[in-house]
Amino acid sequence: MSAQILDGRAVAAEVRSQVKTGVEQRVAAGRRPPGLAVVLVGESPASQVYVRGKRNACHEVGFVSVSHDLPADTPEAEILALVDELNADPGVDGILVQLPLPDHVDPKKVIERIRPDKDVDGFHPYNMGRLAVRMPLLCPCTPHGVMTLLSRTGVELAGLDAVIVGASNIVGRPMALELLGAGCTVTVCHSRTRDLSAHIARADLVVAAVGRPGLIRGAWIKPGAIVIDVGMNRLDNGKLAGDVEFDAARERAAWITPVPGGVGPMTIATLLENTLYAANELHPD
Ligand SMILES: NC(=O)C1=CN([C@@H]2O[C@H](COP(=O)(O)OP(=O)(O)OC[C@H]3O[C@@H](n4cnc5c(N)ncnc54)[C@H](OP(=O)(O)O)[C@@H]3O)[C@@H](O)[C@H]2O)C=CC1
Ligand SMILES: Nc1nc(=O)c2c([nH]1)NC[C@@H]1CN(c3ccc(C(=O)N[C@@H](CCC(=O)O)C(=O)O)cc3)C=[N+]21
Ligand SMILES: [Mg+2]
Repeated sequence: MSAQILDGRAVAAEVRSQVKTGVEQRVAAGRRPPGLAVVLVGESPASQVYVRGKRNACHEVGFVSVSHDLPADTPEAEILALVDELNADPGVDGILVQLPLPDHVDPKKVIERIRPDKDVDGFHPYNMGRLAVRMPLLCPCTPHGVMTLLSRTGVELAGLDAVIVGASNIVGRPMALELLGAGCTVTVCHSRTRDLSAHIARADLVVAAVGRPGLIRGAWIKPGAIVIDVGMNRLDNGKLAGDVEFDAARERAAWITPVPGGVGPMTIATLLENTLYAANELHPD
């Protein structure tokens, strides 16, 4: 029996339509539409695709989208000064600085400069700390978007053995905290994990977030498992692939996300949710 597809495009469209309604309610009540500032440093084509997607989504839901495209050699001090300006701008509810930044810029410094109540990426140590101590405020978009997708399976998460592959600050680590919060027993695998296949073989839920096409073999997947593929890899033939061997995994999983069309759209939809939440709950003007 082959897996049911977790259709990220469809769920993301539902989320965007909810956000759009929320914006319409705000405007009908005489309040300004939420503002999202997107800062892009350099000309990386991948970042330009994601940033264009974010800007289009803002337009679709009625946000004011403020763009700042800076040349790759922009000094770190100038980027920090721009963040200070956006922090102080009452029309800006969310600030997103597209990663990765050029090598001469310290991302930790830039992220920490963003006002936590405008940190709609949820990367700021304050927001990560709030998630860690079960007082979530603004949560990282990709892991939180995965939680929204998981809710569509109808599967009770509490008690599941969840195995996350990848331990980055923006996906793996906050993903572990989200799944712990949902009552899963969580294992986090990384580059030094021994016998990855043994961990995967006992997982009721697999979240792959490494950036290595074909890393997760389909044959490893436990029959009936849920497979979430966060991986986003551009193959030599120009096609996008995840970290999971999709066709083989699909034969064994009960649910699986496709790449593209799975987690990616959910990341953007969740960014919009975070921005509306910041406008409504954190910026009372
Ligand atoms: N769909 C979406 O919205 C998003 C997709 N992505 C995609 O997710 C993937 C991961 O990105 P990101 O979270 O930034 O990860 P990073 O590239 O920052 O880190 C990769 C992680 O994978 C671990 N790792 C590397 N090799 C192995 C291995 N052989 N076995 C197990 N773990 C391994 C690393 O371990 P260690 O910590 O020991 O180095 C590290 O924790 C990428 O493909 C990225 O494009 C990312 C963000 C959003
Ligand atoms: N400050 C910051 N915040 C981020 O959230 C952030 C970031 N920097 N840097 C890069 C990663 C990556 N990321 C993606 C978002 C959407 C898709 C997405 O929509 N992908 C589509 C395909 C898009 C395409 O066709 O290339 C899909 O999976 O269906 C992918 C990847 C957000 N990131
Ligand atoms: Mg990373």
